[in-house]
Amino acid sequence: MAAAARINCSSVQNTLFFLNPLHYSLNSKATHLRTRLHFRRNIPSPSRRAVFCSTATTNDATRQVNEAVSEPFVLTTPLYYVNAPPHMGSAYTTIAGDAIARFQRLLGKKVIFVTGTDEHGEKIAAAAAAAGSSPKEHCDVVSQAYKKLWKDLDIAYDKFIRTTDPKHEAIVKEFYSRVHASGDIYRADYEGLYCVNCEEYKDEKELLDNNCCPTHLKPCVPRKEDNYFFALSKYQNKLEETLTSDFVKPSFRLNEVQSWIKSGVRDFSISRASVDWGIPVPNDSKQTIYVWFDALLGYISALSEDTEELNLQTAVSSGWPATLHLIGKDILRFHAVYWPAMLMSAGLDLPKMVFGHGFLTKDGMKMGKSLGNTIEPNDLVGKFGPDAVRYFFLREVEFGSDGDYSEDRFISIVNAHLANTIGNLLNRTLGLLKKNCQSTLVIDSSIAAEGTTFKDSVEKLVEKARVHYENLSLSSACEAVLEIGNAGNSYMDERAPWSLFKQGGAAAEAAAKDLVIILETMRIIAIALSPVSPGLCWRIYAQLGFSKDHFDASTWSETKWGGLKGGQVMAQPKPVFARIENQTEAENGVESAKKVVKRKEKSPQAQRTVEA
Ligand SMILES: Nc1ncnc2c1ncn2[C@@H]1O[C@H](COP(=O)(O)OP(=O)(O)OP(=O)(O)O)[C@@H](O)[C@H]1O
Repeated sequence: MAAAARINCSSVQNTLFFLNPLHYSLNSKATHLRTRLHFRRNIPSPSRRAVFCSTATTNDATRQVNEAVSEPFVLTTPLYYVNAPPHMGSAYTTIAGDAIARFQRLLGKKVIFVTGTDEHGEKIAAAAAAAGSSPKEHCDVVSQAYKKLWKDLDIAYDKFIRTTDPKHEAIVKEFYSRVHASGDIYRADYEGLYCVNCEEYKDEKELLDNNCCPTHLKPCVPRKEDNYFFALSKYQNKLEETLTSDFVKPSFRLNEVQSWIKSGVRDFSISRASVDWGIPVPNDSKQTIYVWFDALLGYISALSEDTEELNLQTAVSSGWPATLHLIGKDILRFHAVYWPAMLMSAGLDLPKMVFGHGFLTKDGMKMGKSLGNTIEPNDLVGKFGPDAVRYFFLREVEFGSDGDYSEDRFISIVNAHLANTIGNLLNRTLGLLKKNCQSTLVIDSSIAAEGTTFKDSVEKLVEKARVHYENLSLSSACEAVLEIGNAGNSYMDERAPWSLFKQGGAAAEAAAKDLVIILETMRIIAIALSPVSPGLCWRIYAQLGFSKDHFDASTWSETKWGGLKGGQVMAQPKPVFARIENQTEAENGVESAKKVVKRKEKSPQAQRTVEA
């Protein structure tokens, strides 16, 4: 390998990180991608009513897959490798998937949200041995840790597949036999450099010094094996035809995939002679099926119902093809190249879209289990709660790009957006309503807003949020909802209902209407933000006097203005999101309090801090 093509492992840590290098030949430098960071309801599907009519533009990323309302929206996260417990990176994909799933349920779609754990392979066997347990015991423990984290993060998945489930094994074997029958599996010797952490043979020219894997910064080891191969090269032309801008998102990742394919795809080995912890190859018990060939099939085996006859056909008829595979960009090649070719070989439909999001990074490097540079999600959830964690990562990291975590930034964002813009607006409005109207709405919100342009502005912002959700622009969707909150705060400040109440008579009547308008705005925010922070949104809904059943059955169509009716009794004001104090703020607390009092004397805006 030319020295110029080599990159020093340690210098890369602070400067660049790379996509997993390709197994087959490609121009690695041209395809390496580094996007700099700019910083930045467990509801069963059938309970939602199919009442939403999509008016999405032709650019909407999911429009084509939303057209047939009767088709389920099948969304998958990667099946996470149980070599170690989950970290914030694994949580990130799952939170994003959950927000998309919740949004689709709000639209009235039947959603099948699939997640799970990938449990076979050399790395798992090694991790189990290091922990002094059997592979199965190890997988049981780590898989459980994923389930627990998803519960703590309010992840409402529909299917959780473990690749050690017997039903999965049966489906993998049947699929393997189909591919074999298509003439796409042959036996050959293979010699190359293997990254155990990627569970993948590497092309030497993509490696760093000392044959280091650029993702895991550990040397790859020479391996020689007699393996079964999948004839990927047969699918070169079909892959070129298939991989369009509808299939791979964001669009810049499509370019990456297309350039891999144009550089020529090579057959890859789909069995291991040296790995015991795996599904045996049919008719050759000396080899196990390659962990990636096995794991990708989890997306199909997850769909099979326990009550059904167990085979590939019944699993496929339960929802395949997937509407959307949500993955990190590290595993794009497996999903956008290997997987479609495997499905073509088995005569099955391809998923409709693969979305490769960016990395959460720490000091510029991908956060990962193998590198051990992870943020512990359980700590974050324990400290700040699921709503804040979900909101921060979806709002702060543009979906598709990379993002770094900083606690100061976290606290400042969730305090400003969730505690102040949303929580404080609700709390002070309910406080005024309690003081002046016995916590009861005086009029329907539709009548209260007659003759104002405010309602139209809110409806426009809601529509903006919807389009962003449809396009998987989750950060922009959060931003549009926050704009509704900002509009509500401005309305409150301009109208100053607290002083209108003091004037009495017609002014007080107008103030009572203003409160209805703000509370209607809060109701709309609670639906529009519920895919992102469902717990917080339920607390808002509860404060508005609604039941949990009502909240759980709500649909996107209810973001239309006019849901609150005169006579509805609101709950007692109670903060829905507790402001997080960080150390610096605590130290400056006395000073800040003094400033707030001074501002109150000067500006009408300051009223909002103290009025409620
Ligand atoms: N730093 C990260 N940022 C965003 N997503 C991540 C990150 N790390 C993992 N993921 C998610 O998990 C998937 C990979 O799952 P895996 O179980 O292999 O985790 P990993 O921590 O990357 O493992 P390893 O470090 O051993 O390669 C990614 O495709 C992505 O969906």
